[in-house]
Amino acid sequence: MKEIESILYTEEVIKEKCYELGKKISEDYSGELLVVGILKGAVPFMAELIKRIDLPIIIDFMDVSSYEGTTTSGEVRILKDLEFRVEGRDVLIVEDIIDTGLTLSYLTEVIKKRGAKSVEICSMLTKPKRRKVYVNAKYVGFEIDDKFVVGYGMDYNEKYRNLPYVGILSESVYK
Ligand SMILES: O=P(O)(O)OC[C@H]1O[C@H](OP(=O)(O)OP(=O)(O)O)[C@H](O)[C@@H]1O
Ligand code: HPA
Repeated sequence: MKEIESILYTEEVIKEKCYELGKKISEDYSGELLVVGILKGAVPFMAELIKRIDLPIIIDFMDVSSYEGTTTSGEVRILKDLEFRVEGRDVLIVEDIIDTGLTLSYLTEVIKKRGAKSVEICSMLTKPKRRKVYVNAKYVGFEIDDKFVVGYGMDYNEKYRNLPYVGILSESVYK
């Protein structure tokens, strides 16, 4: 696709990473785990990851928003809340990407305040150079440079989520 400057991670590589992460997660917990996907970007990654978690799990979703195009407003809004109560549960938040960290630092606090027994993060990607606030992510797939990426759930103005790989979006699309 001409809007994609280069492919960073193919479907095969992402699936292999899900296998590794799922194995670690399965070893780290013993009881039931509440896996919380953050809509919409986390959906393809979460679908792959949960197949590799060998534990009794419950899945739920939250929808928050802060991005328009390639820029964050800095303000996180909850658009859809959880169905389940998190009190006393081990919670694993699943994300596609940690960029400034604002979304996940906000969500982690919200879930901790509601009385979860533990809250950990599993993110497919992280962009450490862009971090504005500290986020403690225990499970991370890949560390990437400061480039706007799309595919495997990630969008630019709602497009490209269905690409079966993670690629760098050409600057000509948004500059
Ligand atoms: O670390 P941050 O700078 O907060 O950025 C990361 C967040 O941005 C994206 O979500 P977005 O709000 O674009 O929603 P989407 O998942 O529906 O694309 C992504 O899925 C993360 O939730
Ligand atoms: O690089 C990105 N791509 C898509 N969505 C995002 N949200 C934060 N950073 C990104």
